[in-house]
Amino acid sequence: MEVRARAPGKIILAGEHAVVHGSTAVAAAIDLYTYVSLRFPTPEENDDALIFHLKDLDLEFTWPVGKIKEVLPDQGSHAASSPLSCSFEATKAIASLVEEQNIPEDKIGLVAGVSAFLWLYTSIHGYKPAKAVVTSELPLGSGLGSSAALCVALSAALLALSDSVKLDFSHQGWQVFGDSELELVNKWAFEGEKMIHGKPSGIDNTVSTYGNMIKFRSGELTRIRTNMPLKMLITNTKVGRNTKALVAGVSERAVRHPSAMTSVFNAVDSISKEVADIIQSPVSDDLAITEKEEKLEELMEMSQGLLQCMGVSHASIENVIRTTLKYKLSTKLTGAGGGGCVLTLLPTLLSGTVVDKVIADLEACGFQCLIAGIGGRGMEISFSGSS
Ligand SMILES: Nc1ncnc2c1ncn2[C@@H]1O[C@H](COP(=O)(O)OP(=O)(O)O)[C@@H](O)[C@H]1O
Ligand SMILES: C[C@@](O)(CCOP(=O)(O)O)CC(=O)O
Ligand SMILES: [Mg+2]
Repeated sequence: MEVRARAPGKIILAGEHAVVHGSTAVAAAIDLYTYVSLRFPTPEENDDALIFHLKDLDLEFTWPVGKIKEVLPDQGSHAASSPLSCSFEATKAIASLVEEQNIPEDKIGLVAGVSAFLWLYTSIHGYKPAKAVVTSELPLGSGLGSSAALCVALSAALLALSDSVKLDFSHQGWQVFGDSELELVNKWAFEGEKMIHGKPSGIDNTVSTYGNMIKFRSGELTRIRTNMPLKMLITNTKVGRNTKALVAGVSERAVRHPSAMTSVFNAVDSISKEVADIIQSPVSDDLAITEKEEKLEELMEMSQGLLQCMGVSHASIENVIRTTLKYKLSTKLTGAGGGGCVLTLLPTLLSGTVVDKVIADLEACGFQCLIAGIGGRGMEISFSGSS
């Protein structure tokens, strides 16, 4: 029996970073996914290893289960139904297991993802041999939530083959978990995100688990229902960055300037609430849509200004802003910033010719553009093969 799980990436329309400090944020799932296949060896295969295969990167990591047991002796008896944080000792033990894999220096960012895998796997399945294969349509470390998509897809696949979840194995195609299972996936994924981000807000794993568009504050989500067509151009500056370091940088700034940063976070909170209200209110005609788009554009500009106050913009992001402004289009960074991806609102009445020109200008700067579907499906699983 093999299970396949998929979980989407996301864009943050308003509130990144401030959401870590208790402000409201608005995020939407996008139709780009990370896939995880999980299979236990049959008795005939007589395999006693845990294998983590990153197919797109052509990297495979293998640990004999005996070695994992020796280094992480307390992982055999945990209940999959109660998500647990990785202790200091376990973090050190996992670091030693990852270190022995000699991950190449130019792919050192993967250490965090591999560590999250080891924690989630051993917490849910102990020392059982297995093979997990990962593929992704998302650029890694670019602000589109690849870390959360990985943690959600991993948690979903692991739980699907555990005793904690009851599923219909005969169902053909993708199926959705029930509410309590989704909640469990989301909680485990949050534990994985903690290993990658240090101090995540939980917005990325939540929107990846549940899909759609959400308003999120202090761990609470509210689903946003909308009939407003919302089209965003996503530009990847291709400047690499690391969410953990950027989140830590904002927290350090908040320690240095507590009063000023509290005002910044409060302003972001107001902007996110307004963004959610605009998107949710019903639209009647083109005029109403244009008015809403103009308001959203202004709020995106204000968001970007506040993200700059937090110290997470970048010369490449400013370059995209300048380029799109030539066409009177508004742009803000999305995710942790410092490079990565930015969003440009494409108004409904904007002609296709202009969109093509903007994209050509941006691509001439070496950036990569894409238009993804927004507000779609959350995490899903499918089964194949016989047990
Ligand atoms: N498909 C994947 N395979 C392995 N690791 C991954 C994968 N997707 C994400 N990661 C991990 O997450 C990290 C990127 O997360 P992060 O810096 O939060 O950026 P983002 O979530 O915006 O892509 C990678 O460096 C890696 O450790
Ligand atoms: C900066 C932050 O708000 C979003 C990070 O998103 P990403 O990892 O850059 O895709 C952090 C968080 O909310 O956990
Ligand atoms: Mg991330």
